[in-house]
Amino acid sequence: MHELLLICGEDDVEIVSDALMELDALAVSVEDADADTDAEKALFGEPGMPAPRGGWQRSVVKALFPDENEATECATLILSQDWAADVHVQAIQAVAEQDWVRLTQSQFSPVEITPEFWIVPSWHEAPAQATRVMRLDPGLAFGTGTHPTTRMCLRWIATHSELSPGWTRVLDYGCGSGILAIGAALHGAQNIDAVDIDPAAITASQDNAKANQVALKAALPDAAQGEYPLVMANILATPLKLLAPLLAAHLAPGAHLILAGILARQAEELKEAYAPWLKLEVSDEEEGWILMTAQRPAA
Ligand SMILES: C[S@@+](CC[C@H](N)C(=O)[O-])C[C@H]1O[C@@H](n2cnc3c(N)ncnc32)[C@H](O)[C@@H]1O
Repeated sequence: MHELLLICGEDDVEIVSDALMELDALAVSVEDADADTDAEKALFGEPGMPAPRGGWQRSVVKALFPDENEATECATLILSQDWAADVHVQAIQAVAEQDWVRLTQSQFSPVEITPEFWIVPSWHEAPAQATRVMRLDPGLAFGTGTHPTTRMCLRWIATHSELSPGWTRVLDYGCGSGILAIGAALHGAQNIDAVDIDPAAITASQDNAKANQVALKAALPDAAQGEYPLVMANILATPLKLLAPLLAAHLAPGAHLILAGILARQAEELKEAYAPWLKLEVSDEEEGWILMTAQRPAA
């Protein structure tokens, strides 16, 4: 693979990027051309706030091509455009496979769950205000913290951490990447069973737990045994309805049940499905998804 590096001003970034994609670049990314120099200026503002400006004063637009010829032809074509007077070629260079990975990684940013609790890819610095950090990289199994259903479950854990001394056993049913199990562990839960029907999820959960230096047992669903003070399942409404007797049977007296993967319009169906055991309530909502929770009465 070869990479074409073009330098351009803030006003040209968009047109250059679009042109590179039109000319069949495999990927296009934009970086600060003045990074690590005295001229470097921060682009990002406070977390959650819009960037103060749309682009850097001088950007380097990087485009990936299968070989050197294609990169060179593309550079010639771009420089011949009437709008490209201020665009310059910085380099055309071979890229190692590793750089391609880094390019993909740059698409994933830290995810805020609460102002103190963040999900941060391993290649990112944790935000300064984060006092609890889960290290998680996008992998084959679902659950990187970017989906509203996952975020709502994690937010519930983080905002109920005063209950964590009671989380002496936890069941994460449909664990995916293990994100909810690890989130519970980081908030003090112990003896965590993370189960999933997908073997890739079991491996991912084990790897992610190790990376976060927390203990959990990841296995197929049969490994869920007995009663738990906290049961979490972020699957989808239909399997959650079918699983109602099973999940209810795993609740210890006084236990909390946390369900996600449910659309706002499905709330009533879920309430009905769990009514023989529990009174489910909607306790959070994000982008049309709801979090439903219930507590089994103490014995
Ligand atoms: C939406 S993902 C959630 C992953 C993670 N818990 C999260 O919150 O991001 C649902 C996971 O449930 C698993 N799953 C689906 N049906 C299941 C079932 N009947 N029993 C156990 N796991 C199931 C899927 O393989 C998938 O990993």
